[in-house]
Amino acid sequence: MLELKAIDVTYPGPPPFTAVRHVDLTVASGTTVGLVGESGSGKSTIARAAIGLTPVTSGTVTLDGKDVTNPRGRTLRELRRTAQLVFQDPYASLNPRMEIAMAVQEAVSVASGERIGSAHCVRRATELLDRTGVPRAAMIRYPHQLSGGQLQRVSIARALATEATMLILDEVTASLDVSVQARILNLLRELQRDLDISMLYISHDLSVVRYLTDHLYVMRHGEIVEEGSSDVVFGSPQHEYTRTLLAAVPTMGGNRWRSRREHASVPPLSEEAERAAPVTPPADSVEAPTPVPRGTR
Ligand SMILES: Nc1ncnc2c1ncn2[C@@H]1O[C@H](COP(=O)(O)OP(=O)(O)OP(=O)(O)O)[C@@H](O)[C@H]1O
Repeated sequence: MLELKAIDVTYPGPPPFTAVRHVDLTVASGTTVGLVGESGSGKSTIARAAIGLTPVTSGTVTLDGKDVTNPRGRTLRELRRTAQLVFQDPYASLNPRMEIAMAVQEAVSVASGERIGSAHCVRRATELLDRTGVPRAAMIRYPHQLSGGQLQRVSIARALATEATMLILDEVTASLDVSVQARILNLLRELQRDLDISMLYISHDLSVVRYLTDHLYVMRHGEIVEEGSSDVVFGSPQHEYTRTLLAAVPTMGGNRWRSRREHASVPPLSEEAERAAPVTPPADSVEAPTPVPRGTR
């Protein structure tokens, strides 16, 4: 369980700027919690504060009961294992000169202490890439040779390499087209169900958050303005700002994604169903790997 209690984050500046004010936020074990708000409202600051990347000015952050406020040394290493942050731009977090399989082996190696190329690292990296749906052929390619969706799968595989029990996903589908988003969201739901991991899903896209989350926090100008079960917040938003955000959700003849509860008995979309869906872009734009340039390997 991740618990943020009364946290403030002030960036030193100059001039100092308080990006997050008195935020309480809880991600209970095995649940997916959404954090939404407009650009600049403080969502990424919370994501970084939750894993100790950005120090809090006041308040406490606990993970599985351990105080990780401004962590150091061993606590920081443990925290990095338990909680992983996945960003919007997967390319930025991958070494452009390292093959995909090696990039995942590297994460396995850091977590396990085994060397890259060892039987353990090879086996575990392959397992993770298979589990996250990265085609075998892509494993021996370099980051620039993969599509955005495939790269995001690789980032998720690397995050799982540490046996993390908490994933913080910051706008991970924001730059993907709709059908690829659908597949990544389905993957996240499967992982959550199969591995029982907790997730904090950060997005400005309410329709996506609705599809994925049990509980929702709405943020504005550094403060939480509304919180509740996702169904309740979507069904009867109390705060004027939440109503404004909801009114801005594109409907495309109905909400793009059904809510998590409505979806409980619905199996993930098959590739065929995704292709048949009205929002599917033309076949040639569907998560196809970028062709390997001649002579690259
Ligand atoms: N290192 C920093 N130093 C000073 N100010 C910062 C720093 N990082 C973020 N900010 C400011 O803090 C505020 C919150 O930023 P943050 O990135 O947390 O918002 P966000 O809701 O994630 O926005 P977006 O969706 O655009 O990423 C913004 O006004 C931003 O300019």
